[in-house]
Amino acid sequence: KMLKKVLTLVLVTEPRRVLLGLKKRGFGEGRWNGFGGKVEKGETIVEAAKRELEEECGLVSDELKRIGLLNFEFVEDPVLLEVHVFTTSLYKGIPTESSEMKPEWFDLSNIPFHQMWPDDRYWFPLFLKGSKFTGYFLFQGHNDIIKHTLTEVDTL
Ligand SMILES: Nc1nc(NC2CC2)cc(N2CCOCC2)n1
Repeated sequence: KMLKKVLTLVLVTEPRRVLLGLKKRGFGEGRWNGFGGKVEKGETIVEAAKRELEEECGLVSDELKRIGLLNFEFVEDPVLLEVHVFTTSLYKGIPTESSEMKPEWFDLSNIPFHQMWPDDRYWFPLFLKGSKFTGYFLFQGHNDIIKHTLTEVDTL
């Protein structure tokens, strides 16, 4: 049976900007992304999202809103990644570089898709217009999407 890894992703917004971090090592190294990672035993998914946000860029938020559920598979690897996507515009702290991430604000009209996971081109526009979404992406390697589905939903 397929191994499933549950992961989180948090996108912090201001009226005309989104905070992204440049991943400095590990999975997704060299790509800009929201903040997130693994869900540890004994914590809920939203607790994990809050923890990763603070660990990776020093921001604290108690108002993370669920906006998306994305499933990823790789043809060469029998693991399913289940990524729970959150957003917030209510947070405390100053974005601070960590061992994992170098944070920067991006204007919504200047998202660095060429330096992000390829799936972001598909679902980021839904996130930016305030939709909730579910999606599935089948990757070959880390750059090529062989198949995908993406649906806007009223409830996650
Ligand atoms: N934006 C984005 N796209 C992803 N695509 C899948 C790898 C092919 C994964 C991912 N994250 C996974 C790791 O935890 C943070 C979010 N974040």
